[in-house]
Amino acid sequence: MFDLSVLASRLIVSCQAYPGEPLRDPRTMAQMAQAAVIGGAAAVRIQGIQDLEQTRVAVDVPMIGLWKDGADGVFITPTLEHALACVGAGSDIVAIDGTRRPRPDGLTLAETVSALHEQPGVLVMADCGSAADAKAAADAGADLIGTTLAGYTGERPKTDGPDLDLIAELAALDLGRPLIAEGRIHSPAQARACLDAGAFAVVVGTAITHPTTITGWFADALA
Ligand SMILES: CC(=O)N[C@H](C=O)[C@@H](O)[C@H](O)[C@H](O)COP(=O)(O)O
Repeated sequence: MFDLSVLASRLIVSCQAYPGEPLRDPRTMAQMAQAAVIGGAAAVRIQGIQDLEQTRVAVDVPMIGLWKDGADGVFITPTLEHALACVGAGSDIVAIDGTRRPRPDGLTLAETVSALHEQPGVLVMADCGSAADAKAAADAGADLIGTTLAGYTGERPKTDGPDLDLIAELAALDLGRPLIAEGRIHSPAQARACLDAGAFAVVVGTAITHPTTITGWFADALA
């Protein structure tokens, strides 16, 4: 198991392409991860088993793995089976849905986390949508708490940028686990603001690795 302190105050880059998109290719995402590491990413967050396998051999930094199945409800690594597949593909940390919603395999979050902890060296990141989720995920034994799903589960507003209020609230709760800011962090200043609000580390995806969206921002500004 790597020492989580290597991620303190650092940038984690999420490299994901969505179904049907031109960059959706495991080799392309592995190359994106390599490019992010050269730029200073301390870790990468990677979706899908093939992407994980190819990225594992391409970069040396810690890898947060997830497997999205669907796009509604509980879809981020929804079952223990999905999570174990992410472990098998080389994830150091497995990111799983960390909300209080029922999981499709009927396991509780605590049962899922403890089954994953039976795997040597594996850490679990709970992707949460609210402070109530984060508290429950800490109680369930998650090793890292992420704000990934804030604005996507109906419990928090979908802020334009990161949900800094939630980050500050979670930091004040002092859950005893690293707090990972994730979701709609679109500029270096916003990333810095997440650390200033109390986050331990910051995940940026779209603003670094999703050129179609970034292009749209520029195109819209010119329209
Ligand atoms: C809600 C959801 O499905 N989030 C996903 C989680 O892995 C990804 O689609 C996001 O890109 C990732 O969280 C990083 O966030 P952003 O791309 O906003 O920097």
